[in-house]
Amino acid sequence: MTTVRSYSKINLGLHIGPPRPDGYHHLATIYQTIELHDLVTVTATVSGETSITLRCQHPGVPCDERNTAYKAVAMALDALETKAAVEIAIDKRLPVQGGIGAGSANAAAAILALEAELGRQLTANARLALAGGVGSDVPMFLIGGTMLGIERGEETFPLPDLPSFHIVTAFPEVGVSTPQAFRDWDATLTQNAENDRLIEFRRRVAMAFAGQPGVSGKAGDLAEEPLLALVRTGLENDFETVVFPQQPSLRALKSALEEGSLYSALSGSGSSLFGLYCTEEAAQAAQQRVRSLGCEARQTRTLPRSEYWATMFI
Ligand SMILES: C[C@@](CO)(OP(=O)(O)O)[C@H](O)COP(=O)(O)OP(=O)(O)OC[C@H]1O[C@@H](n2ccc(N)nc2=O)[C@H](O)[C@@H]1O
Ligand SMILES: Nc1ncnc2c1ncn2[C@@H]1O[C@H](COP(=O)(O)OP(=O)(O)O)[C@@H](O)[C@H]1O
Repeated sequence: MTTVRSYSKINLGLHIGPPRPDGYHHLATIYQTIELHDLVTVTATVSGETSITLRCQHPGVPCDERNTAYKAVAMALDALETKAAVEIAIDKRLPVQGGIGAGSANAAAAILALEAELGRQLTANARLALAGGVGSDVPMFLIGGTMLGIERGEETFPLPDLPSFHIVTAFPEVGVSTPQAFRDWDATLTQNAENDRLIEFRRRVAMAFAGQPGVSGKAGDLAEEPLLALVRTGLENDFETVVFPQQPSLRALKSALEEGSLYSALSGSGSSLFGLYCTEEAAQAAQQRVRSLGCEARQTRTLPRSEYWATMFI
């Protein structure tokens, strides 16, 4: 039996580009892993026939082949050319359709736990390719820390880790369907310049993380924190444009998170929102403000890559 902490993520800026011929959208985002997690437990025994069973206590999570962890395990067994009896148990602590990638993280955790159970590993290339086949934000959970995501989000590159910040996440009861949010974005747009925005965002990320002057247009900010550099030049999540008008209460939650924060935003396509804070006091105050609006709020922190891997297996 192998149990893995299936950590979640936030998006620090997200730009949506034009639709691709396969129906997905080009995008550019910074992913950041955070400490909040589900637990994924896998038991696997090599067998003459493959059987996969999955248990999860959350009513919104399918327990069949539609489950991301189920899919990932089935695909990994194929890639390993192995048949096995596999039991997966997901202890769901995070919201479903929350924009913090919990379902995607479950898939990555299941692959890693299956490998540990079988004592065999896919090549890094095969593992990343397989993860991208399960979902666009599954591969980032095989890297962890601060990352750039491009193409449809599945091409993920590690960035130098941001320092660990205090975070408050707001979990509204409403869920947001990711495909619907992309369709809504398409419906509101004249898209001529959209690819240019992705390219510009990628360049700003490169400059900010290289610590180069010119990000803010001012000389002398070589040592500036990458996050501050990005915030100063505008760090936006395009999904806010379509999700906030449909769910106006989310705007008030963002305002509640904003005070005293370095940055606050919707995560992914929502409905979760988050704020980043330099001090625990500022985070505590924000948590209280969100709770006073009747919304669940949790205090947590960003998880750098080394800690992500060091604390994953229980
Ligand atoms: C857009 C993000 C940002 O982090 O949203 P969240 O899920 O976190 O909210 C993710 O990349 C989502 O990743 P994931 O949840 O794995 O999405 P997938 O299963 O690959 O795709 C679900 C559906 O979303 C749409 N989709 C997804 C990614 C993309 N770049 N373009 C799209 O158009 C497609 O309609 C696709 O069928
Ligand atoms: N292991 C899983 N955990 C959560 N949701 C899952 C899982 N497998 C499949 N799903 C389905 O995926 C959808 C959203 O997944 P989730 O990762 O929670 O959202 P988001 O990508 O917005 O963070 C839900 O509609 C749910 O039915």
